[in-house]
Order: sequence, then structure tokens, then C-alpha cells
Amino acid sequence: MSYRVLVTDKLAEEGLELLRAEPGLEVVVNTKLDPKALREALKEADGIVIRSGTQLTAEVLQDQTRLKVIVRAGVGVDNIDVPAATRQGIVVMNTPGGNTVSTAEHTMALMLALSRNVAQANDSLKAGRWDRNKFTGTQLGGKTLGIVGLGRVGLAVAKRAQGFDMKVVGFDPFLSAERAAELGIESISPLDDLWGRCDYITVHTPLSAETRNLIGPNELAKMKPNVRIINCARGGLIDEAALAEALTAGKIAGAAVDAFDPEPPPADNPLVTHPQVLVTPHLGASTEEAQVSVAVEAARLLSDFFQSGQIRFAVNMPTLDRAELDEMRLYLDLGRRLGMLHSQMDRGTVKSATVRYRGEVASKNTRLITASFAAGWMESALEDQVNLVNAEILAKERGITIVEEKTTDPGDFGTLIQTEVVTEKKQYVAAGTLFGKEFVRLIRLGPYRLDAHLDGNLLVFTHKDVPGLIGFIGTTFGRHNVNIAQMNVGREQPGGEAIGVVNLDSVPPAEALEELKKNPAILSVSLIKLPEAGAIAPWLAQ
Ligand SMILES: NC(=O)c1ccc[n+]([C@@H]2O[C@H](COP(=O)([O-])OP(=O)(O)OC[C@H]3O[C@@H](n4cnc5c(N)ncnc54)[C@H](O)[C@@H]3O)[C@@H](O)[C@H]2O)c1
Ligand SMILES: O=C(O)[C@H](O)COP(=O)(O)O
Repeated sequence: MSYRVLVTDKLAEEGLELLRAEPGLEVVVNTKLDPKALREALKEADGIVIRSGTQLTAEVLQDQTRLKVIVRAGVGVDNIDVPAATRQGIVVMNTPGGNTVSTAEHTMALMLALSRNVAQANDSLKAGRWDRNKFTGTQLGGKTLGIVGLGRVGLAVAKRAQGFDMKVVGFDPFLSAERAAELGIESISPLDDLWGRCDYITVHTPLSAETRNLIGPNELAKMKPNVRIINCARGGLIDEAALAEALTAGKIAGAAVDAFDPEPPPADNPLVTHPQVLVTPHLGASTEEAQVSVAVEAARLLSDFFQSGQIRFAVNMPTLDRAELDEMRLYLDLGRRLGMLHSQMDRGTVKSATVRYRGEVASKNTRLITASFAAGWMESALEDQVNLVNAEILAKERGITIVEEKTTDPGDFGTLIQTEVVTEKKQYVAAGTLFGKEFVRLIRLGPYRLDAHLDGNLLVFTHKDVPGLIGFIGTTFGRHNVNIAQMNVGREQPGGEAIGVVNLDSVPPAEALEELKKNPAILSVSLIKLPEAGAIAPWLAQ
């Protein structure tokens, strides 16, 4: 199988080499695509590797049925419409960590350059002036640095600032005050109390609806007049116009900015044109080391995804590494097959589904198995390609709730997955288990216990438990030249209602089914088509 991968931003050669060396991957590099051309190119691509220069908007991603994976060589995914990708079942991964040190160092470089007027002094001297008095700066030692966002980069900045003898204070909703104290950082909460405490403020949060304009006119008004602000994270975190105004009005001392909103900024951007602002064109991660690191990591993520279905550092689904994938493959397959069974048996408008896990399976990543059940349940009904990534969202969008219940107490089986679908008409129950390391089995349908193979063509019939019926089924299929591979019958009590599951070697003709239905002892007949034994979902087969 061959996969085509598009690379649309500059990627270190080391990463490209790895991709090109991967058997079965065709690599197409094009860094000059406008949105329309990008949309067209994606129609022929299975994967894409990008940095911050490519905008994968909902419009670009719409109806991209071939695209399976987006890999961001870097951290920020704000240039990707992740919900749009998720809805279409496209996995989005990034390479966190690879550029942390470089970005923290760039933050420190900007902080130092800002304090010592490095850019202005350089320009002045090169213009032939020797202005030693004009460029008196401030030192970092002894000053207070406020860090908003104490994640990877924020903490790396804290460590470096401490090396410069700065007092570090910070705010992050996901770093406890105790942990911060262990790292020598004073945690300040609420964030509003931080502004007036600092001589330097640096932001290191992602850009989200919550963090947009994190620093605006109100926050700027609370700061000390000597404060210097650094944004080496994302444009949009600081209100650009308000920052420029505060600088001009002398309410704050200076700012250094590496990230803009939008990028590249227009020529009249108030920060780029402001004399007190030091700017760089989004260079935080632009070091040889960081670029090699993120490119190599991106190439590995992509190859692993296509070669073995591993999912690491995904931002829109749980991680599924090789060991876990190997361990989970059969459970995921069972979940999907139960979903497919329900989709073909249960007639009526679906209201909800419950997936119950019992025994060993309850300690596994059941969320993935539930997603696999949902994918199998909906895959034949929806136009969208349904897979582990988007199954839950697609169900939710349709107002269908899927509930998960689990208990590690073993029942009669070491592992049991029981699925229950409630439609407006009735409730359908099925249950399956694993048989050895290779097989999945259907062990319950409705109130009946069974032991049937969950693959290929299944004829499910409910009937009255009367003598001669099994022979009748055999002869009917024999007459139509349809071979029976397995037959299994379950009943609650002798002479009552019963269920039969017949595995057939081929799809029976409609006349054969009509003949069965005419038998007064047969109450219902459903033909279910499942993948052959061992045939796993295409989204698990990479
Ligand atoms: N300039 C560059 O080239 C460059 C390079 C790397 C990363 N970045 C950007 O830097 C930022 C940080 O990257 P990272 O790798 O450290 O990410 P991270 O996910 O490790 O850290 C982000 C932190 O922000 C915190 N946070 C979220 N909302 C917050 C809020 N409202 N207030 C305070 N804290 C909040 C989170 O809890 C988390 O700890 C991201 O925006 C990333 O895109 C920029
Ligand atoms: O989010 C990131 O990783 C940084 O903003 C770096 O982006 P870049 O790789 O496009 O320079």
C-alpha cells in the first residue's frame, strides 16, 4: 500500500530524508500553495506535515475524504481547525517539546535585548553614531518576572530567569502552588494580582477563546510603569493596539514580540512600527536543533501512523502506541463488530447506547473500544468516513448518547463486552468475548446465550423451539447451494422462543430468505454482513 504525504512548510532536511526513506510513502514538498491549491492538493494526499505557515481551515479541510493525518512539526495547532479535522476523522498530531529550549532561549534573548536596547544601539552605531548615554538599560538580576502559562516553555523560561537571579512569579491553572514552590516559583492567583507585581511579564499559554486578549487595556493599566512585556507564544494573546497605545503613553516601558495576529503582520501593524517594540518574525523555534528535532519527530509520527497505526501526541484523540495497539486490536475489533451487528439488526430511530465492560477488558482503554463500537455502528449509515477519531462526535451531533459502564469483577467470562442499543421501539442487547488471542465470539443476543462466530455472512433468525427446524434451514440453504460453515442456537427454555445464528460461506439469494420466512415456526430473519475473520477496520490496518 502506498501513501502520499504532502509537506507544505519548510521542514529540516533530516525529517524529509526519513520520510523519503520510508517504503510505501510518496513525499511531495510544495511550500507555495495558496488555499485553493492546497485544498486541491489535499484531495490526493493521505497525510500532511506542516508548521505554522500553513492554514488548515475548515474550508480547506472540508470533504477531504482521503486525508487521514495532519502532523504539525511544532507545538501550536491554532493554524489547524482541529474540530473540523476531528469531525472528518482526521488525526491531528504535534511534536511537543522539540522546540521548548529554543523558544525559552529566544524569550531570554528578547528580554535581555529589550533591557539593554541592543537593537537600537546596533542600528545607531552602524549609522555612525557613538551614543553611549542614550542606551542605558536595566539589569535582570533582582527584578521580578511574571510568567503567565507555566507549561513546557514557561517553566524553561523560569529556570533560565532564576539563573539570572530574577524572582519568578507565575500563574497557571494547571500547576499547583506546591509544585510551583518546589520549582522556586511563587504562584499568584488570581491572575489579576500578578500584573502590578512584575518588572517583566512574559506569556506562554496557547491561544484559545479564553486566552485571546489575555493582556488588554485593563491589565496594562494595572502594571508598573517600568514593566517590559514579552510575547514569544502567540499573536492574539496581547491586544496589539492597546499595547502600542500604552507604550506611546509611557504607561509601560517596552515590549518584545515574536508572534503576531495575523502572520505575517500587515505593514502598518502598531507593534512592528513602534520604536519601543523589539520584533522578530516568529523565530522562537527557528534554530537548527529545534528544527531537526521537530522534523525528525514529525517524520516518525507519520511513518508509525502509516506503518502500524500508532497514534502518538494526538491532540484530538487518546494516544495509541504500538504496544497498546497490539494489545487492544482484538478488543477494538470486537467493539466494532458488535457495532456493525447492531446497525444491521436494530430497526427504528436510535436513542442511546450503553457499552458495558466486564472483567479484564474493564482495565483497558475502554474509551477507545467504545469509539470503535460507535464507528462500527455508524460506518455503513453515514456519508462521513467514521473512525475512532470522529465516531463519538458524530453520535453526539445526532443527539445520541453513548454511555460506558465497567466493572473489573469477572463474570462467567474473563472478558465481556455487552452492548445495548435503545431505539424508539425496543432495546437490543448483544455481548461478545475474546476466544484465545485471535478470535472474537458472539455470546449473547437479546436474552439468549450463544457461542457464534462474529464474522462473514450471518443469518440471525428467531424461531419457536420445535423439532425439525434446523434440518429445514439446512435443506433450504442446500437447495440454493449456500454452504453452512457454523450453526448456533440459543434458547431460554425448551419449547419456548429461540434464536439461531448461522455462518454462511456466501450471501444467500433473496428467494432462500423468503422461503425461510414462510415457515410458521420462524419469527424473524436478518442477514448480517460482517468483515471476514481477522479482517480489521481500515483505520486500524495502517
Ligand atoms: N514563538 C515560537 O516559535 C513558539 C515555539 C514554541 C511554542 N510556542 C507557543 O508557546 C506557547 C506555550 O507552548 P508550550 O509548549 O509551553 O505549551 P504547554 O501546553 O506545555 O503550556 C501551556 C501552558 O499554558 C497554560 N494555560 C492555559 N490557559 C491558561 C490561562 N488562561 N492562564 C494561564 N495559563 C494557562 C496551560 O495550563 C499550560 O501549562 C504556545 O502558544 C505555543 O504555541 C511558540
Ligand atoms: O508552535 C510552535 O511550535 C511554534 O510557534 C513554532 O512554529 P514554527 O515551527 O512554524 O516556527
